[in-house]
Amino acid sequence: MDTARKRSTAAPDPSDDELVALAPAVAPREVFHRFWPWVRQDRRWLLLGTALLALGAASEVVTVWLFKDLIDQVLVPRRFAAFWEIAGGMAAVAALTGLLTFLGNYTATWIAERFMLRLRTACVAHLHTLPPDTLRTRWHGDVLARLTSDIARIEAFVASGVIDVATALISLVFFAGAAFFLSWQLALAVFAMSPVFWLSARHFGGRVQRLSREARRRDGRVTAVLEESLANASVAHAYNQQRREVDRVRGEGEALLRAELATARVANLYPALLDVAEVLGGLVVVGLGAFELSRGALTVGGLLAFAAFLTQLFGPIQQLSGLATVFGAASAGAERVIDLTQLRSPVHERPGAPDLRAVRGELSCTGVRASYATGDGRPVLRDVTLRVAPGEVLAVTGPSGAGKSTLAKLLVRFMDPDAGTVCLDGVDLRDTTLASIRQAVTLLPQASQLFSASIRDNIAYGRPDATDDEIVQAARDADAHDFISALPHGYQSVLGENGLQLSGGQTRRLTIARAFLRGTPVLILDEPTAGLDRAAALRVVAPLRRLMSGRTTVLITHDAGLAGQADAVYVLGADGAPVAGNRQRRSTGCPVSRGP
Ligand SMILES: Nc1ncnc2c1ncn2[C@@H]1O[C@H](COP(=O)(O)OP(=O)(O)OP(=O)(O)O)[C@@H](O)[C@H]1O
Repeated sequence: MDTARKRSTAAPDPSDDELVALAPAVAPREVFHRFWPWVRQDRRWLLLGTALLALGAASEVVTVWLFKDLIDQVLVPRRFAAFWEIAGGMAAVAALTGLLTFLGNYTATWIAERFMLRLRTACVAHLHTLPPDTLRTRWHGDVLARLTSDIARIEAFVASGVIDVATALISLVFFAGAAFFLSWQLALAVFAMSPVFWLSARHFGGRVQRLSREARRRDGRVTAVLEESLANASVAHAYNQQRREVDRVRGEGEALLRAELATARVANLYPALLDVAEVLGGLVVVGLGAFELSRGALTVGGLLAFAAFLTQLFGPIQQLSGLATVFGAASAGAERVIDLTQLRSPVHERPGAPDLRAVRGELSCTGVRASYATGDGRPVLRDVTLRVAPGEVLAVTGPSGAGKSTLAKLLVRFMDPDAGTVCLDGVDLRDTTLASIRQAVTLLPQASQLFSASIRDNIAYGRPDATDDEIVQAARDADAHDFISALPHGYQSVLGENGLQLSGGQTRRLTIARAFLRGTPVLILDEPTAGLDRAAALRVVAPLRRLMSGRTTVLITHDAGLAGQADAVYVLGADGAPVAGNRQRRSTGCPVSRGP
């Protein structure tokens, strides 16, 4: 079955507005709770980063204090003699502040990057526990957006966010303490305004969260459409639809632009209002400060230092209230990452299940019925009973949609039957480990999948420890050695590099070499000649015959010539049931008990 058709059954139609759905809302506290474990192991570094930045803030207080002395002891009395000492002190403290801030910011970046690395790796590890059909329930492009930009937004919340909050709070204490020390009356007047900041931060934070959810969803749609558009570029060219593809990407981009601008309007309005508040606060200080000056309660330097502390105070206040918008965006991103981590495999390994040992390769299905949870609920396969003796080749044929690829998925346990059993050497696949099934069975899927790596590494993918001689032998067995040797860099040629592309037939022979190298006793070949022209298909027949020789093989094919090479043929009807006339292949379930 081709990938595009599979997508249409598993994922929504691209024109559907639900192309990338909104993930369910998650409260910020829940987000923090869920993602803190990835920060926890760096909590000492978190403390260090916060301490460095807090010390940087403390030394800024000292700088302002020295600035006050400069005014009161040098400028106002016009006494130049005191200049050098104070100026020297200010320069030294400025250098120290710079060093502390640099180290603090570097530590914060280090923690942030490690967090993203760990979380992304954990997500990818989880995604790799899912069978391909489950992965296909989300658009690849959207998954990429979740693994990159959404994870970055979570980071800004749970890792950098923690340092920012702690540093801002500590700085607030330092600057506010210094302001109170200079003039508590003036400080009280200014701090009376703080509830206004708090309430408006809450108001703006909530709105930003709502808008960010939409922006995150739109971001996912752009990446999904981009990925699909580039992956299907050849269809677009062949059907002269390049313009439509560009319009599609632009359309999604414009929707993202609108969503981002709506978020930015609210997110940036708040700091703008804060700037106005800052000026108003400054005017209050000057007004009240002039009064304090007139009654001798404050010096000119003291007043200017107070104003400077106030300016410094606005930094952490802006940072703290800006965090409301960071929280909003992070919470929207977190919802989408949590959604990924909640995808569950329909296939479960029984705890304590033993490995398969010394597999002979007897495959059997007994009374198998299978359906897809994502489908219409009707069975795709019914009453499938078959047996393939060790070393035997069974061809499975039937019309398109009969369930042949579904049978292949059952045989490698990408899914389980709703009824009946699938056994290898008499052991129900549900009673052994997934790793040992995959160790014994090689699936050659319909679409040949190669990596952007050297030809050598592509062949050795299933056995990275293989020697060069073994790799060359596998390529020879697959009739691939000659074309590989003719490439300028031979086995070291990197696919995709300098535009290196292989033909469909060459690609197929490379994947056959990969299967040769694995040398498993059981093979599932899903349409191994599909998509090849007659000449290319003929070229893979001989290597395929060599590959199947002595191995239990289920050969799914529409190719009558290829099916003719099998020891037996099993025909599925359009309704997913075996057609009458199949030679009776008796199977009696899974006689080897591996139950608990
Ligand atoms: N992941 C899925 N979710 C829902 N339905 C699916 C899924 N995969 C396949 N189907 C449906 O199951 C049925 C059998 O599909 P399957 O791919 O097994 O057929 P096939 O015989 O291999 O077809 P072809 O010869 O065209 O490759 C089809 O109706 C298909 O739409």
